[in-house]
Amino acid sequence: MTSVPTFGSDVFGGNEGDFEGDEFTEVFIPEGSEWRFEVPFKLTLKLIVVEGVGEIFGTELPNNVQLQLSGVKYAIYSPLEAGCKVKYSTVPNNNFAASTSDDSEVSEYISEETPMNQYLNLHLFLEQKRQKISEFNMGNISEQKKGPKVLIIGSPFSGKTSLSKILCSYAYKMNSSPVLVNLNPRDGVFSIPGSLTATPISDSFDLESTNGYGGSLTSGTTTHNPKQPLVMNFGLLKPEDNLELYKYQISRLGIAVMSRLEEDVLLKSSGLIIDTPPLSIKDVTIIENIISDFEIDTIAVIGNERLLIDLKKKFKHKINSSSLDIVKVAKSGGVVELDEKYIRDIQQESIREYFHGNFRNTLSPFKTDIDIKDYKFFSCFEASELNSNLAFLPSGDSFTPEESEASEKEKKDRFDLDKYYRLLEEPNASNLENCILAITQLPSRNNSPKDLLNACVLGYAHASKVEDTKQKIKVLVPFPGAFPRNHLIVTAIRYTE
Ligand SMILES: Nc1ncnc2c1ncn2[C@@H]1O[C@H](COP(=O)(O)OP(=O)(O)OP(=O)(O)O)[C@@H](O)[C@H]1O
Repeated sequence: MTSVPTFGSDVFGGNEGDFEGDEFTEVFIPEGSEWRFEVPFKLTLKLIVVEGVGEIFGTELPNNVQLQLSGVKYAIYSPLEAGCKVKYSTVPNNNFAASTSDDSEVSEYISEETPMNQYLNLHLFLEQKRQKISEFNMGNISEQKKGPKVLIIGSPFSGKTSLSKILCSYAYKMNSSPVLVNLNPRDGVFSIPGSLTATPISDSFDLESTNGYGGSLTSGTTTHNPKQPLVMNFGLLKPEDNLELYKYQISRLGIAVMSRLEEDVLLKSSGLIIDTPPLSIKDVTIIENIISDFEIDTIAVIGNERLLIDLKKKFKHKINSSSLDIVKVAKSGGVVELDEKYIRDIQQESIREYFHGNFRNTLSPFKTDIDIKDYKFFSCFEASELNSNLAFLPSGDSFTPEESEASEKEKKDRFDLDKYYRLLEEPNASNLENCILAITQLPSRNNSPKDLLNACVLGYAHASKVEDTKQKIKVLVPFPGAFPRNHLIVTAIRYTE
């Protein structure tokens, strides 16, 4: 059997494109329909496309190669006249480490109603722009243009992430390489939750991995081309947890992405696809910031007429000057409203994958002890803390910590930093254990708090055990080597092994 090297198959051994005697069910998906299915974490769905073409959020599935999916809510779309035949079976998932109280079964149905044609049209509209710009760029070395920079906006659970995957996958199929920007800190895209990332898409997505994206360079050698995302640490799960920090990190990411485009003509001609957290017209300042930071020229609004009209009014001047297109696309009836438990399980699984890999690619993370006294720990400041802190302050008082020895400049810097990060005065088990720590590239000897805001993140570590008596922390990192003596940011993301 020949196989596409990116999925299942011979290279992994024991994963031939058949079920070796297991009971299986066959499904035929007619042209233009999609088979929607949900698999709980406690089960693994083994799936094979037997005949025809099937794609999951734009990623085409190879024929006769087994895929193993767990904890997913997917749809296989059948684009061609011949339809698509799949067969599947389920087995218990022994790799699932999170809570096992989940007692649901696989649910599935076929739907004839899908907006995939509209999504394809949007892709063709963008691809046409890319082709024109690419031709222009080839003939004009000195003055090159950027491809379409698309912002996807919509209500909660409208299918923004799915559309961004579809647009990236279709672009990749046409040999473009757009940069996928994720501004929803709840999802870890080629990184862990709490981060904002930008990743050039140079391969198909790995549908078997948690979240359905795939690994980054920290995952070592993978069957999919490992991605190198630009990562900004936000450290919190919702933009409103600290809007100032969120906007600050978005604009830093914008600068980094724009200069990355300048270095690579393929990326530059391919442009950007930006996935966002749920935004409404009340969030217009965030939308304006994103538009200016990423030079957005196309907004795709998913299934929200009101938002579409409000945005068209707000950005009338840009539409009139032809610097912005706002298009509406339909929401798919297949989009699932996720519950909090599922979201938490996905987050825990993606963190586990960051450190330990998955069934295809097991990693050996590295455990080491660090001395608390050698580090400064800063926690991400949550807006709710500001409200409760202010309630206890006499009016006119500042919430800057008193430090008589600090110079005026340091005080000013600290004041600026306080809106974003706060120094943990007493790092101990109660405020560190089970936290995800962002390892900055800023050495511990650096005393300019402002530098912390602009520091890059080298990677993430997990504080798995804190011993207050010995003043030591057991940390887990994805790669071996000396733990850098740099400032550490304590994110609000928790993980238990
Ligand atoms: N056509 C479909 N069939 C089955 N499941 C789908 C379909 N489209 C999306 N889903 C699933 O529905 C869930 C929500 O979709 P998605 O994440 O794309 O929405 P979103 O608008 O980005 O959500 P959020 O507002 O939380 O960011 C996901 O688990 C996704 O895989």
